[in-house]
Parts: sequence; structure tokens; C-alpha cells
Amino acid sequence: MAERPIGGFVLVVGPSGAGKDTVIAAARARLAGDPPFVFPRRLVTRPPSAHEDNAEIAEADFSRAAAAGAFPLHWRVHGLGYAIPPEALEEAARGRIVVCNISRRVIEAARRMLPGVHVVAITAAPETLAARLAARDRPEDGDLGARLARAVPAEADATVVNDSERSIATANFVAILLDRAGRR
Ligand SMILES: Nc1ncnc2c1ncn2[C@@H]1O[C@H](COP(=O)(O)OP(=O)(O)OP(=O)(O)O)[C@@H](O)[C@H]1O
Ligand SMILES: O=P(O)(O)OC[C@H]1O[C@H](OP(=O)(O)O)[C@H](O)[C@@H]1O
Repeated sequence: MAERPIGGFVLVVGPSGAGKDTVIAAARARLAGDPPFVFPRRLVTRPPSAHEDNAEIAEADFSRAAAAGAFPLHWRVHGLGYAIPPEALEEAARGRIVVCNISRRVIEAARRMLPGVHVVAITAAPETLAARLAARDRPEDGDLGARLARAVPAEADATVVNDSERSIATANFVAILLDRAGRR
């Protein structure tokens, strides 16, 4: 009998500036064209930018869809709405590994509502976070002090320390993804 594919979600969490988007983007480039892995565009109530190629959703549409239970997972933080798109759930059901960045506040909900959840925390020292956010200089970030002050407990299944070269954190994260796909 053929083995069932092991689909599920690898959800990336961590404080602002830890490098979640950076590590996900590098892994995506590394795994381009590798069939088990999907990197969905999140739905966010802000336009896409050089930092994230998200799909933009209007605030009213976000509220309506959230109330109707149309998102596999959604959350609000920094005055914005974020959601995992419905197609991501279909991809996981087809046996693919869906890789996405979420809020630390919805880890428990994700474990309840999504199949095959594996949470990966990206970390860096507090002074590194502060230096990175200052250098990133993203206008929509608002008050950097408030971003840095968001200390949210995060129960993760694995941790990737992103305190040195990006390539090291990327290699560690890619190893986790390959492992989830049964490729190690
Ligand atoms: N290993 C690294 N060395 C140097 N700079 C890094 C490293 N990793 C990420 N950065 C830089 O730090 C900044 C923050 O990274 P990134 O935007 O990926 O963080 P994030 O965790 O997604 O933050 P947020 O939650 O605010 O979106 C970016 O400008 C990025 O280029
Ligand atoms: O873990 P906490 O701090 O709750 O939230 C993390 C959320 O904030 C960040 O937003 P942005 O992409 O910087 O706007 C992440 O993408 C994630 O959605």
C-alpha cells in the first residue's frame, strides 16, 4: 500500500526583527521547485512591500471573512489583520508542507485548528533585534519600542538561533523542513 503523504504546517514565530521573513524567503529560494513545500502569500490588511509579498485584503473584507470562519487561521497585531489563505489548508490536505509566519499569540489556536503543526521559533538577542529594526527602517513598523516590548511566550517544537550569518539560520531551518517532509 502506498504511504500517505505527511502534509502539515511549519509555522514560524518569534519577536519582531528575529528574521522570520528573512529565513523563510531564503528557504523558499533554496527549495524553489521542490514539490512538497508551499510558501503561501499571507492575507494582510496592508499593501505588499519589499519586505513581504503578501496579498492585500481590505479591512471590511477581513472582518467579514474572519467572522464567517473563512480563514484557516487569523490574528490581529500591530493594528493590522493577518490570515493564512484557505488554499493553504487544501495544500496541507494534499500532503504538502505549508510554511508560514504567524503571531506567537495564535500558536495554541493553530495547533487546535490546523493539521500537522510544527512550530519553529526564530530567536536573536534583544540588542540584535533592536539594531535590526532600526536598520530596517520600515515606515509601517510604527513605534519600534512597542514592537520590541511585545514579549509573548511561545511554545515551539524547534528553535533556530539567527544571531550570526543568515546562511547558518537558513541551513538549520531548511534541515527542519526536509525533516518534516521525511527527507533526512
Ligand atoms: N542573520 C542576520 N544578520 C543580519 N541581518 C539580518 C539577519 N537576519 C535578518 N536580518 C535583517 O533584520 C531585519 C529583520 O528581519 P526580518 O524582517 O526577516 O524579521 P522578522 O522576524 O520577519 O520581523 P517582523 O516580525 O517585524 O516582520 C531585516 O532588515 C533583515 O534583513
Ligand atoms: O508574535 P507577535 O509579536 O504576536 O506577532 C508577530 C506578527 O507580527 C509580525 O508582523 P509584521 O509582518 O512585522 O507586520 C509577524 O509577521 C507576525 O504576523
